[in-house]
Amino acid sequence: MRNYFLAGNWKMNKTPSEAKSFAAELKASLKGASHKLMVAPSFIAIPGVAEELKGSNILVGAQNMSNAESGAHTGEVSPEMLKDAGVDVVILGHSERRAIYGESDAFINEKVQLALNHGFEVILCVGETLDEREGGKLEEIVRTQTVEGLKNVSESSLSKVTIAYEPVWAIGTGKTATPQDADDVHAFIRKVLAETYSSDAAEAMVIQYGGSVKPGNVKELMAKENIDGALVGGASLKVEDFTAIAKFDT
Ligand SMILES: O=C[C@H](O)COP(=O)(O)O
Repeated sequence: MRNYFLAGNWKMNKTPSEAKSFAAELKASLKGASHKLMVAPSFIAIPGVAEELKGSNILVGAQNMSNAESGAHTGEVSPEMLKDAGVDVVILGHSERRAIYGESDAFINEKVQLALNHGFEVILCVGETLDEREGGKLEEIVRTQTVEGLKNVSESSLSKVTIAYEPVWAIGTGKTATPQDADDVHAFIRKVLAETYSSDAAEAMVIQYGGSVKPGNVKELMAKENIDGALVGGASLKVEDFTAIAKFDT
């Protein structure tokens, strides 16, 4: 059986107490699930969620991380803080960070390297906007975000990296890329990885799809050869929906 990685990104939803009780419900309902699972609460909810999920089959993610080790960086959260709070995986380069907060590929790459140096797993998000897709720039954008995001990351560290392909126009809109469209882009990302590293590394890379994944479309998406998991936003906020996604049957 393929090893899928199904992750929930709660974005800026759920207070610390809501997140903690939600995690307790998820822990019970996801018991025995066979896929690799993760949830990413807001920074402030992480300690409570990590405490709740200790010893469970659900990893704890952070939605972002500082590019600096420590010091005068008002409002930022360092790798050591995340480690101490119980984080296993860090999501970096999410399109909302790129679009709203102006994060560049070089800046994201600093964070990727720092997170890997601190022993975290990384989910590196890449994806094109509708204008870029319609302007014929899909491949250029996805290639640049992948290659620049992984700059100076060695092939041996790649086993700690997951790529999440999230077409920006499909995020939170209810529009999903067709499974075939998504698979084509995933195959392209693998080609880029094979050119940059090796075909073995490209084959082994876990590539998640993100963008309006729901209980009703997860199976069809995951059936595709190059889709190895999902990064789920909206549908990860309800126990029944995320459980149906996380326990989908091939
Ligand atoms: O990180 C998750 C993605 O942005 C997808 O969000 P969505 O499932 O609400 O479309």
